Amino acid sequence: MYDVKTFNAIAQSGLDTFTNDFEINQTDDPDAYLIRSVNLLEAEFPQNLKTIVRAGAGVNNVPVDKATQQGIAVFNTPGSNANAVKELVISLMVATARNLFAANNYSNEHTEADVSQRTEKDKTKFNGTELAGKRLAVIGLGNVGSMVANAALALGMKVIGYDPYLSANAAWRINNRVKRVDSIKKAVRTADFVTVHVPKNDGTIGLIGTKEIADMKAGVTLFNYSRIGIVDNRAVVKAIRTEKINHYCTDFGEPVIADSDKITITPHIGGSTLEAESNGAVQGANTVMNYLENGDTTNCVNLPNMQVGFETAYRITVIHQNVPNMVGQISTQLANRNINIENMANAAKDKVAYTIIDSDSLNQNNEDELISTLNDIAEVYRARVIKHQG
Ligand SMILES: NC(=O)c1ccc[n+]([C@@H]2O[C@H](COP(=O)([O-])OP(=O)(O)OC[C@H]3O[C@@H](n4cnc5c(N)ncnc54)[C@H](O)[C@@H]3O)[C@@H](O)[C@H]2O)c1
Ligand SMILES: O=C(O)[C@H](O)COP(=O)(O)O
Repeated sequence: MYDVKTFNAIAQSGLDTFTNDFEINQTDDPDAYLIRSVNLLEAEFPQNLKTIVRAGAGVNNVPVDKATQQGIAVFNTPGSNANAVKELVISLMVATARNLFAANNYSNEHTEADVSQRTEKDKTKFNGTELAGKRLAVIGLGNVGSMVANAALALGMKVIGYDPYLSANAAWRINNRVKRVDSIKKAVRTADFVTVHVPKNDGTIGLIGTKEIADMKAGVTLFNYSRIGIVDNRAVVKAIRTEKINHYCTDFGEPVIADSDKITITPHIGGSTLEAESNGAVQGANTVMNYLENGDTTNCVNLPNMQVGFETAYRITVIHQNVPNMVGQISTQLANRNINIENMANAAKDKVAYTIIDSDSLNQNNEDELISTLNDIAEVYRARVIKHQG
């Protein structure tokens, strides 16, 4: 039996996905965390914890390096909430272009019985613009950015994209009418709308600041539905004062941007739809089960992506440093115990490597001692044995 600890609201459909071999929130030393935005940056991890699965996209709330050092595989569920973010961003583009929030406030303030003459006169205050024919710059063309770009094209916009790290898979999803450029400056300089869809990391904090805003067209509308800090909010406030930015929409409030009718703040609801929460929870539950029961690392953030058919009675998985002679050291320990290897796979991602060894000749007597010896190898972060189900 494996124990999964949940944090935040995990959709019931995800919890229902777990088989009877999994229990939820039953111990203080779980095998897996299934989380959303809970901040684990200062957390101490229990000894038994083998995986942290983020139901959603951003893993900036997880100390990934620390998890790696403790042999904990970190996953997310890419794309599970991308459509929800796309719809929110597109709806806010329409809402800001058509002055919907101000128009709604006006109508709520003028509720007298015969308001029709007055509104016919005042409605010109809320004249808007259409999206068709306008230019949108999308910074980051991954799961969310590609969807926003494609939807904007469908609305008749001209779309310019910037993503220097775009994966081949992600590139396939982008409509070939999205014009790709090689700098933020080229992307934003003619754009009426700029939207940012990148992960938060050391390379993206302050990605859009004073300099990038200076490169934008006067009157631009800017969106940050990625994370707080990727857009420099102080620079935004200054640019709103000079009318360089016409409107700013973000999912991440903080005092410096509060109380401005030129700023729309939503309370981190980009992925908060029934559909997205269910997608993330179901995908997350399957990820937990696949890792704990098979050692699969699809969508793993800190280990190489490996899926190896599991046909033998036992599987040994080893997370270790990506240095020479690791496979040699590991297989020597098996040979010393006369354990035959039926199948073996090894791959690396940056400084971390993952080795999967399948065998039929492990048994209760040699299993614990072998795993303990493998865990004693200085470069090994975690070795574990998985018994074939059924
Ligand atoms: N507001 C919300 O509720 C919500 C919901 C989903 C995602 N997010 C945030 O949005 C981010 C993006 O989500 P996603 O699912 O599209 O992630 P993703 O990993 O699919 O795509 C991110 C893209 O950003 C690109 N990128 C990385 N650094 C870049 C840089 N310096 N300049 C330009 N592009 C860069 C990557 O190459 C990748 O293609 C997440 O990491 C998360 O922080 C927020
Ligand atoms: O990164 C994400 O997936 C989003 O920011 C959604 O976060 P949430 O799961 O806490 O709503």
